[in-house]
Amino acid sequence: MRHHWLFEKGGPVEAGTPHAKRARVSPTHNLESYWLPIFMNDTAASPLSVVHDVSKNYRQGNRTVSALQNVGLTVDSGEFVAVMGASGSGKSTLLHLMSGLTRPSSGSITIDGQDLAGLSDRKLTHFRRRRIGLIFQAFNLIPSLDATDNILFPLYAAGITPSDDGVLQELAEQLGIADRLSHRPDSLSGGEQQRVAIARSLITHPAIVFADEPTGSLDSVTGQAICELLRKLCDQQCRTIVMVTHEPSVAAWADRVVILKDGQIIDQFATSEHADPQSLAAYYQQVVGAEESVLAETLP
Ligand SMILES: Nc1ncnc2c1ncn2[C@@H]1O[C@H](COP(=O)(O)OP(=O)(O)OP(=O)(O)O)[C@@H](O)[C@H]1O
Repeated sequence: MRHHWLFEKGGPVEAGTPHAKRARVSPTHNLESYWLPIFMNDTAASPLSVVHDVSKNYRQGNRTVSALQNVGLTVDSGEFVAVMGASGSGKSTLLHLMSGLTRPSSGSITIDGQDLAGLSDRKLTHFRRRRIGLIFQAFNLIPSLDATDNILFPLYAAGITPSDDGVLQELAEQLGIADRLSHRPDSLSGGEQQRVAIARSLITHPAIVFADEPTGSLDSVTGQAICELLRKLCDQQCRTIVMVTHEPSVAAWADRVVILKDGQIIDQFATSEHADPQSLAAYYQQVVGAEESVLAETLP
């Protein structure tokens, strides 16, 4: 289904724009040799994550907040999904549930064939560390560690001894940070810090990567570069990414947009249905009927 979306409009596209995502770039030799085994495992468009009838309630003092109600969502292997919605609509809650950081009040979540409810807290932590990559708005790097140790940190946390420096080096080259590996976060730009965080999210070869507002702390040019990078990870390495964002210009890089409102999915559509991010923004505005001025932010 995803490939159908990518190719249905065809035609030449401008490099470095969301619409360049439909121009599939051939993997470089190095990239191919490093990622091929993973790529081959993940090529089939099969469900990688299934959210079934999930609800989440929080206690706030003596009242209960219903953050999500009966949400269903399937993410295919190799798909890039953007989750949008107004503040408080439940985006982060959905991401936290899908990534096993919190548990649903009801319903089930499966990642890579594993029903998360069937795991004890200890086993869920173990599964999360090995099979799930996380990218945050604030990068969440450890200030006292250089980029190399920040990237390798999930391996240490999962009890895995890094065996091959070449893997780190190649990942760093693909992410454009090969010459920054000895630097600590405070001597890296915001975009470089996020690239280090992306490398960290990939170092365990996770089944799926969740990104919570990955461009939220970056200027728009750097943010678009990070989006382009995430797009390439899907196109060239068949990574599966679920990203929360407020910004239509960021969501436009995904294959599919899911819109949440008041804890429910009210719409989802292929980004290929929209000719450009402005059209996507206008549609989003129409669907959510939001007071927030998304159009004002996006339109020239
Ligand atoms: N830990 C918590 N305890 C109590 N209520 C919570 C908690 N986390 C979220 N909520 C509530 O659940 C609802 C959904 O919150 P959530 O953070 O998922 O929304 P969001 O769409 O990600 O918002 P934003 O874009 O502002 O981050 C909100 O009403 C929020 O106040």
